[in-house]
Amino acid sequence: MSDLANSTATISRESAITCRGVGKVWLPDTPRAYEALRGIDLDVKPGEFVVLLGPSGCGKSTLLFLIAGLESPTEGEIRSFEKPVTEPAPERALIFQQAALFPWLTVGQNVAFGLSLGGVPAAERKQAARDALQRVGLAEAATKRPTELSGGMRQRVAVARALAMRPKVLLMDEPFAALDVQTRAKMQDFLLDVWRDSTASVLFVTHHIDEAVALADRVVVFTARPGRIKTIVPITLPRPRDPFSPECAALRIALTDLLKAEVDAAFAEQEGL
Ligand SMILES: Nc1ncnc2c1ncn2[C@@H]1O[C@H](COP(=O)(O)OP(=O)(O)OP(=O)(O)O)[C@@H](O)[C@H]1O
Repeated sequence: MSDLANSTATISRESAITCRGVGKVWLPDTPRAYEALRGIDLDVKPGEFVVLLGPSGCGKSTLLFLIAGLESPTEGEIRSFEKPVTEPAPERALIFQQAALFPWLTVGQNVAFGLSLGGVPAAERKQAARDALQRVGLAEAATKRPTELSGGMRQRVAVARALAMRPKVLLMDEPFAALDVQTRAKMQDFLLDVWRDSTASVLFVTHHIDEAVALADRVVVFTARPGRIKTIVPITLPRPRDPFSPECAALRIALTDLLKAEVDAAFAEQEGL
């Protein structure tokens, strides 16, 4: 593990998310027990943009689920702003690859849905939904149904739904993976704008090295399963980043080298299953 990764092992009072010795075994104490994650130490600062990069099956989504509070670690501890994470909370919003909107509700109702679960009064919900849709540039779409929108627009609605909850941490699991290359690039710019206007931290899972270089303050590179932190690469280039610049090219090469051995190991294991 790099010095940078090691340096995160001390408790920081500033952390939006703190993981200490986090491990996850799926189906423990059964013949199908499966160790997905081991010994994860990670601090995410308020307002920081952290990308999780690693081979398929190394436990990136598992880590997001644990941080979201949808699953519990089998080892270690996760804290959010010093409080142990024991269940989902509006301050930690999860956004998936597929927008998972309710087709029978309008866009505005979808965005307001989470607030209704929280008991927010109707007028306040409507206003919060309007504000959130404005922020993602879809104010005009409030009365449409999700089926009337493109894939990129649906993902913006999913982001608006998360923003309406005023999260302190946005957990994004390959949110743009299903989109075409041009739409993905637009969505990355859009996300950076939204993130700049909020004070939220972002944890963003991707397979795409170019996406990591475009977005991250730090890239957390995982090993093959069981996922451990191999190294953490800080990116200090100002945004927007020119993907054709020598600096971005050098980062892509470095990250490709770091990932290569892990991807080979993951493939070898999957072939042996
Ligand atoms: N609910 C579950 N029950 C049992 N095993 C699971 C469960 N969820 C994930 N796993 C296993 O844990 C391992 C890690 O999965 P995870 O989805 O976290 O990896 P990932 O790095 O996000 O993969 P990918 O990049 O392919 O999406 C996989 O082998 C997967 O089969």
